[in-house]
Amino acid sequence: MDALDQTLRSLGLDSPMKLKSFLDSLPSQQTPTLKNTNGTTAHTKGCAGPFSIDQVLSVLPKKKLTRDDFMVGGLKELKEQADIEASLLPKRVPLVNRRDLLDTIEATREAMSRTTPDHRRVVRVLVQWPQKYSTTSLEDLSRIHVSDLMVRKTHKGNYLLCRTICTPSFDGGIGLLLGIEDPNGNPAYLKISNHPLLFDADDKDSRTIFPVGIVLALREPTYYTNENVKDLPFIKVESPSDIIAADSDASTLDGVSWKSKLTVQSRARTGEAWKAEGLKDFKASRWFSSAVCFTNSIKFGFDIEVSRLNRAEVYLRLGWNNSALHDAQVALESGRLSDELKRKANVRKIKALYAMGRYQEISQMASTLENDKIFAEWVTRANQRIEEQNTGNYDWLKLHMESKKGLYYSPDIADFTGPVEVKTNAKGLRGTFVTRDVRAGELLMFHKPAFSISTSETTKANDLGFDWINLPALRRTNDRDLHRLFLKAMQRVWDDRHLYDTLRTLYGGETAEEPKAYPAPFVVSPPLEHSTRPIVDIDIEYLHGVTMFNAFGVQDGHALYVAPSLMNHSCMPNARREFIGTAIVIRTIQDLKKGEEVTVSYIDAQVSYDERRFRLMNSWRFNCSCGVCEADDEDGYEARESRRALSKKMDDLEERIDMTYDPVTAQRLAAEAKKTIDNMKRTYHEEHAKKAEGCKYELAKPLRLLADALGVAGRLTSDKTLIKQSIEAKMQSLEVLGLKITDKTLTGALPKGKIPSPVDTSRVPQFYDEMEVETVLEISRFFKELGDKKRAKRWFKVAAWMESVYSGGGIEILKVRQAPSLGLLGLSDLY
Ligand SMILES: C[S@@+](CC[C@H](N)C(=O)[O-])C[C@H]1O[C@@H](n2cnc3c(N)ncnc32)[C@H](O)[C@@H]1O
Repeated sequence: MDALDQTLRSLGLDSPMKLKSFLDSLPSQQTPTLKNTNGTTAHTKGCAGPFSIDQVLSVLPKKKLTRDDFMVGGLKELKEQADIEASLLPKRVPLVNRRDLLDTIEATREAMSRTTPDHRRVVRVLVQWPQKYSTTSLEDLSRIHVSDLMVRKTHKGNYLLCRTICTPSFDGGIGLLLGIEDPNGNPAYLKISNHPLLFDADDKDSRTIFPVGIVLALREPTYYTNENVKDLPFIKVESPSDIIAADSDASTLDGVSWKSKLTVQSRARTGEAWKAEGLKDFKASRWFSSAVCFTNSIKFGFDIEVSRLNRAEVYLRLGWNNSALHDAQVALESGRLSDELKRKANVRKIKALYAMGRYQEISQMASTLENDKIFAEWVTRANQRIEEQNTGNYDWLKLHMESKKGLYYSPDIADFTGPVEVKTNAKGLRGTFVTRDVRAGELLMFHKPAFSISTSETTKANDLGFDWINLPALRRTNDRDLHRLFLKAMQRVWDDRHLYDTLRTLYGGETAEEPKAYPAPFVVSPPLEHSTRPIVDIDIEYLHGVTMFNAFGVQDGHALYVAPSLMNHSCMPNARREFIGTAIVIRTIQDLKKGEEVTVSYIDAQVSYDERRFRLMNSWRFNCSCGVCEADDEDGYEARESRRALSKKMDDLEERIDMTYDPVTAQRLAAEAKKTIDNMKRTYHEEHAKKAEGCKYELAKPLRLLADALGVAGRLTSDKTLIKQSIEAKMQSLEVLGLKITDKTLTGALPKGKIPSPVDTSRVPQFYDEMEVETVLEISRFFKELGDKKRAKRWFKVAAWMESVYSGGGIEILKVRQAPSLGLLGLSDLY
């Protein structure tokens, strides 16, 4: 660490904050460079900010990086501080002054309301060490009072009964800040973090959810002192499932009398008024508080069926499908619905089942539904989904075309999982394996996200900037979108025990508990008893970890997928991920034998070894030991450094080659490129190709540039030799990405009749960005220009084969995805 500190300092990354801002600018989720069907590059976070990865790499120590190297940005200090805190004995502190507390909360609200979107509040979400959340039911806990609280203590076996004494404020320090009192009238601060209403709710929602006077039971509360203001102790609730809002008739309130006088501020006092408030919130897209209002109108017994149906609709918006289904079902079973309401209830029931992927149940409902166009449409859709689930057949062309229409496209598909299973590999690492021999291009998975967020989706007033620190996982990030994804996870598990159990099977970081066995047995969740109370006890630390280690960057957003998260990384992967809107497609890019592990690349593996290991350790805390990494490692640091310098030199040539229209300059640049490439080749040791199965990724781009320069010179002078040299360089650029070319001939007669492909079709090049298929198309074009139509056709077929391995489609998809190149290259007579 000292060596790292020193070297970074010499670069100007002299303060932890500067380095932190650099580290934060790196991708913290799986963001490979992806070419979307519309030709744009899917969300890839480069190194924004003042430092380039080159700068940092050039000063990183030559040793392999370890987790400790990433305890920067104050993380180490925070961890030390937390450890000291944890080692100190709990102590009693004076009670807080009620007037001071009310003033402080009011001042916080004031300060918060002054911030504008341009001046984002920085919210520090700090998961403390050690993490707490309660799993004991209220009935098994005994009541304590504020005067019993001791700081630095989690009050195991106890709950604190309290009520709020002022409206909550969003708090720059944590999330939500409330003032509470116990029945004796003793006040305390209550801080609530990680609450799903932080996702898209604002002050108005928070006042509905935590109105003044609402009685709360806080399970096994923890009392802290404030880091900065030592005499300001507060109860901190990390997991909102620890808060139980007590109904006024709850048994917890038996015999409770409140010493202080408090006017309970309720938005409404009658069922009718609650329903009206619910509708108002619904119209304003305030789903959470709208749900609370309808719950209250149901409790008051007002227009119960309609209130239930309204709540079902709100629950659908919140993704609380279990509870939406339950509400619709209960309303239907009441026998009191008019025909129109019955129709509405059935539509909501179908929508809930559909959102949960329970297509079979919709299909089974068909006979019970009256003849109605809408029902018929839903049943048809459900039957299509069942067909997809069973066969893995999709209309790929339609999907690719639709995904071009706009950002954040969510395809209407059923998830498909192909011939794979989850097992532990020989190194003891859990991963995904094929259950039979598969061919390159086979579909392994096509999945919608379990949940996702759109980056451009605007939040309401509570648009938090933040510094997200998870001490147990030793991770720190200021990626607000990742935090929003996490809050979305909170929102989704609120009502879905099966999703929660499933997320607990995913990897949550080294310091989190072991993941549970995958897959989690299916359980039907009970419905929410109250909208403010989740049906599961939420392990916040685990959910943080799952989000941090498994989130994917997708076009215009972030997403979390379940089965696709169980694949390990390799820099020479045998499968590839692609996104169609928010859905993920995983296909093999090589033939695989039954029992082989499926690997994907988490990063753009064409970058240098040192950059790869930096990114993998920074984001996922592991060192890759694939063949390419081993071979690159054995080349030695000096060789890799000179390779990196040479490849930079080639980058500098790129613009000049692109801008060249005269043959003499083009030939000169080609000679320069060739010399640099020869020098680069010398940086690989003899055994490299064997270990890395021919892969020398960093040579791919330089070889393409050389081919471009030769191609320009050849075409401008009609020099066939130069064109052939260009074809050779293009072929080599594919070979260093793993393609095996079996026929490299440039001239001569080809045998008559059906001739085999000039490439080994058990494996496509390792990566698919704009260039691989295009390079093959260019080879085809050059053969055509040389008058060799047979070879041109043959290589065109290679391009079509490659594209179908990558995308699962035939020539029609090639035409969509390679439209720009096909147009430019004039190859239309070949297909
Ligand atoms: C998205 S998970 C992959 C599945 C994971 N192995 C599991 O059991 O859930 C990512 C984590 O898997 C581990 N991992 C993935 N690829 C690895 C590799 N090539 N070598 C070592 N660990 C790897 C790392 O701990 C990483 O943070």
